[in-house]
Amino acid sequence: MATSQEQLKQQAAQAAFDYVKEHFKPGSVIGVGTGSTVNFFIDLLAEMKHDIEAAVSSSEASTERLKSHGIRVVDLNSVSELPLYIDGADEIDSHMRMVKGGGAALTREKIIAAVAQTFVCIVDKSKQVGRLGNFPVPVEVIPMARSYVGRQIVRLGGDPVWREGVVTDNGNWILDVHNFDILDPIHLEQQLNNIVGVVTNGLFAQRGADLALIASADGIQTLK
Ligand SMILES: O=C(CO)[C@H](O)[C@H](O)COP(=O)(O)O
Repeated sequence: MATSQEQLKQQAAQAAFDYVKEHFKPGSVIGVGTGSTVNFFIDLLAEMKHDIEAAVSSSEASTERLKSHGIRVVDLNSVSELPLYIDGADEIDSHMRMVKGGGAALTREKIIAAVAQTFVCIVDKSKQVGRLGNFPVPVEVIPMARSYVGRQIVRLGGDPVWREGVVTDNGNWILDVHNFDILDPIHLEQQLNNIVGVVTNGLFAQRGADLALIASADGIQTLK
């Protein structure tokens, strides 16, 4: 019987949990991302709640789920060191550069990724790509700048679509940018960041993952 995407997400989460059990320093804080793959990971992490000092979380949804398992969630400002961050992605390439933000949590995800010493990305095989950009690149914008940012994105060659009705945890809006021809993800990430009114964009190229655990029907593939 074919392995479903949900089963693969669960297997990626299990691989991350095994990694955490092996590498986590008891008493330290762990970074936890957002999404359905991470939700499986959070449910497993509950087993280790007595070893974990606390978690920092990239969204209100993950915070709620962590707390429901009795895992303490703290403000990133109270944390001076974050050895490990576990999160999913919408696309990942062979250099471990990613598109993220399908769940609208990109800004907090990028902040936690910047602080973390090791970023472990957990995905199922469908997220692995040769070149980033098939999944639309999310861009978080200050609401009053939406139209302006959209026009600037068109000049960069993208087709922005407002994710209408979605408000991020930071009170902002999302433009999903289709049809970017992404030859140089770092350059595009910088160009998007340079547009006034952009809070963050979902290209994680300057700071990619350090390790990727990719679940397929053949087992877990590890990229370092
Ligand atoms: O970036 C994200 C949320 O902003 C998620 O990591 C990404 O969307 C993957 O989600 P899922 O595990 O549900 O496929």
